[in-house]
Amino acid sequence: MKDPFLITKEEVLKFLQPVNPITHKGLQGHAVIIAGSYGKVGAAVLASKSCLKSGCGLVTVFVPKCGYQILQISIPEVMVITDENTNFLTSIHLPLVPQAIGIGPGIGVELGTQKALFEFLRVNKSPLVLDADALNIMAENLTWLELVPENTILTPHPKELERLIGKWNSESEKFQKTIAFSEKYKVIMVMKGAPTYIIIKTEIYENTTGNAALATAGSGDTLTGIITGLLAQGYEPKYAAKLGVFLHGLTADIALPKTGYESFTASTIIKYLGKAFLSLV
Ligand SMILES: NC(=O)C1=CN([C@@H]2O[C@H](COP(=O)(O)OP(=O)(O)OC[C@H]3O[C@@H](n4cnc5c(N)ncnc54)[C@H](OP(=O)(O)O)[C@@H]3O)[C@@H](O)[C@H]2O)[C@@H](O)CC1
Ligand SMILES: Nc1ncnc2c1ncn2[C@@H]1O[C@H](COP(=O)(O)OP(=O)(O)O)[C@@H](O)[C@H]1O
Ligand SMILES: [Mg+2]
Repeated sequence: MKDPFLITKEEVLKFLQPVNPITHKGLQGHAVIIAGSYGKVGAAVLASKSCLKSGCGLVTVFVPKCGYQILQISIPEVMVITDENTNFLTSIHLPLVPQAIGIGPGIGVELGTQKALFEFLRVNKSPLVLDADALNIMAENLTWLELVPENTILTPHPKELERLIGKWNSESEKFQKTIAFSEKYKVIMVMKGAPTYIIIKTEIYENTTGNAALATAGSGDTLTGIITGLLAQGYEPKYAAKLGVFLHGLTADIALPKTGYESFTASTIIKYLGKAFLSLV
């Protein structure tokens, strides 16, 4: 296994995009977050809020009907489109072509949702982030990965990774299998953990930010939102993935002295995103 490249502040500053003073929301990218099901609408809230707070100009969330009021009340800045079904997604139709889409947090694995995911992948051309239940569904249908745009970003935690690539007997075998997966399907693998690694074909990148405060419900949902927001702003997928994991971890490093490990939640990640961006410039 090759030595990993470290994702450091110095590294991300090489590709961090400056803010254009005469930009407007239409130029800042329109992202769509497809997330949530009954009891897991919170995943859609966390992902779409962090997407917006990563600098994206417009964010639309696609949720089952049960998520409508929750989203509109908890994040007025986000636009909401609902599925025809009440509790889980069954038919994903978007009245726009966004600059990036993040799909999966909290969507569940109902048969109707599986079919909706397949139909969505068949028609979608926008840059994509696949997380959580989108990965769990794809793990049972690996040929669907042939439908996704090249350099689609997958963000599995260790269990989701195992569902995708199968069991491993050693760390080095885990990397070998993930590299082979990235090469075969031409996708970027964000192997979440402590630390998080990003695999782009044979290249391995190791993140240098983050701590155990991130071991909290919804932490990954916010990462999906951040990476999707960066993609929508025009970052190439490899840079969106690297900057996303770096900023996500940085929120925990900055917040830790104020919150401690215990009271840090996924909402704290969102709260500290601004400070993480500011610490880069
Ligand atoms: N507020 C909301 O709406 C929220 C909604 N959410 C949504 O819920 C859905 C289910 O997601 P999920 O990840 O909880 O379930 P699942 O895929 O079965 O994985 C769990 C198992 O994986 C393992 N594991 C995980 N991390 C690991 C690690 N670092 N290192 C090692 N192992 C690790 C661990 O396995 P164990 O060690 O117990 O064998 C654990 O039991 C999904 O759609 C998500 O978006 C959540 O985001 C929460 C907030
Ligand atoms: N001990 C830890 N140190 C650093 N990062 C961690 C640690 N535990 C979890 N994380 C990070 O938190 C996130 C958890 O994602 P995930 O398991 O998908 O959460 P959820 O599905 O609840 O949103 C990942 O980005 C992971 O790297
Ligand atoms: Mg997750």
